[in-house]
Amino acid sequence: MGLTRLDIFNLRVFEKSRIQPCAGLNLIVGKNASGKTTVLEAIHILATGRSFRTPRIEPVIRRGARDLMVTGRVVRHGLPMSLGIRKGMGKTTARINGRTIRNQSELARGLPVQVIHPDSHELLTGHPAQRRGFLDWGIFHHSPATMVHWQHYQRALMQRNQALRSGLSDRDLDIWEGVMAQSGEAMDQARRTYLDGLICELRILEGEGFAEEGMTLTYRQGWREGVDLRGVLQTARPRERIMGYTLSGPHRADLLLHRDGVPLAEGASRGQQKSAVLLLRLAQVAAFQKATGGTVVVMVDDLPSELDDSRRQGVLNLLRGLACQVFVTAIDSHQVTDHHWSEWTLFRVRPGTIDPVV
Ligand SMILES: Nc1ncnc2c1ncn2[C@@H]1O[C@H](COP(=O)(O)OP(=O)(O)OP(=O)(O)O)[C@@H](O)[C@H]1O
Repeated sequence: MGLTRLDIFNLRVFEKSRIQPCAGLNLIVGKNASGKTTVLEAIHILATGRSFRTPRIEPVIRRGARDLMVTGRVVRHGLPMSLGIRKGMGKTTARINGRTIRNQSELARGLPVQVIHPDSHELLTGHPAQRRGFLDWGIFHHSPATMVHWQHYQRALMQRNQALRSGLSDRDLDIWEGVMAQSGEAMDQARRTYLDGLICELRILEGEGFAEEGMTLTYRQGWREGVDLRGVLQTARPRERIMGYTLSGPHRADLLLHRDGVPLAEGASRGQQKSAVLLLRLAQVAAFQKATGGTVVVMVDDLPSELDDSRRQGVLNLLRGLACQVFVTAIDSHQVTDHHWSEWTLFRVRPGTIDPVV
C-alpha cells in the first residue's frame, strides 16, 4: 500500500500539515511557490533522511524554527508501521515504531521511494557517481548482503589511499588490496546481475508503447575488462603512489546509456531525457516489485513540464500499470487528466496548507 498518513512540521512553508494519501494517484496542484515540491521533499526526508533538493538541512527548516519533523504511517506487506524523523542543525533523530534507529537506511527499507524531479536528467548528463547511485539503489534493496561488501570495499579503499599518500610498504598495501579485490568483485557481480534484470523490465515497459524505446545500457566496471582487480591494483602502485589515490575499481564504474549508438546525454532533447529517466526509474520499480513483492512510492515533481500530451499519458499509463503509490505535482489538475485510476486523490496546496479537494 505505502504511505497512509504524512505529518509535516516546520518544513519550509509548512508549519504543521497533515495529509492522508490514497494507494493510487495523489495529484498535488497549486500555484508556483505554494509548496508542492515541499510535500514530495517531506516524503523523501522521511524515507531517506535527506532532501533531494539540497544536501544542507538549514534551508529546508522553516525560517525561525530550530528543527523540522516529518512523521508517517506506512503499510508494508500488510503490516502498519510508523516512521518519524526530526532534523535540526547537526542533529538527527529517527524512529521506527517508536524505537530510535541508529542507521537511517532502515527508513529506506520501510519506505522505498523513487523521485523524478526537474534535475533528474542529471542521471544521464551528470557525474558517473549518479549512475552508480542508480544501480546501487537496486543493490541496496535486492541484495542487502552485498552492501556489507560495499562498506568493506569503501573502508579498504580509504585505507589504501592513506597508505599510498603516506608511503607505506607494499606489504601494507597487500592487506587493503586483498579486501578490495574480494569485496569489489562481489559488488561488481551484484551490479551486473541487477542490471540484467533491470534491462528485462525496461524492455517490458518499452513494449507498453511508451515513446522512448531502444535504449541500451552498458556497465563499465571501473577497471580493465578481463583482468582481475587485485592484479590491476598491484600493477598501478607506482603511479598511484604519485597520484595519492586509487584510479581503478568499482568506485570508478559507470553505466553507459545510448540510443542508436549516441549517448543520451548528447543526442536527446530535454523531453526525451526526462522520458528516458522516467522509464529507467520505473523499470527499477518494476524490478523491485517483482523481486521483493513490496511496493515503491513514486514521486514525479512537475510531471507536465517538458512532456507532450502523448508522453504525459504514456507515463501515467506506466505508473497505473505498475500499481504503485504515486505522488505527482502540477500547477493545474487539467494538465494531468487520467480517469482510469481506481483510486486517486486531488490535493490543493496554498502557501502553508494542503487540503484534499472533494
Ligand atoms: N526555509 C524556509 N522557510 C519558510 N519558507 C520557505 C523556506 N524555504 C522555502 N520557503 C518557501 O516555500 C515555498 C517553496 O515552495 P516549493 O518550492 O515547494 O513550491 P512549488 O509549489 O513546488 O513551486 P513551483 O511550482 O514554482 O515549482 C516558497 O514559497 C518559498 O518561499
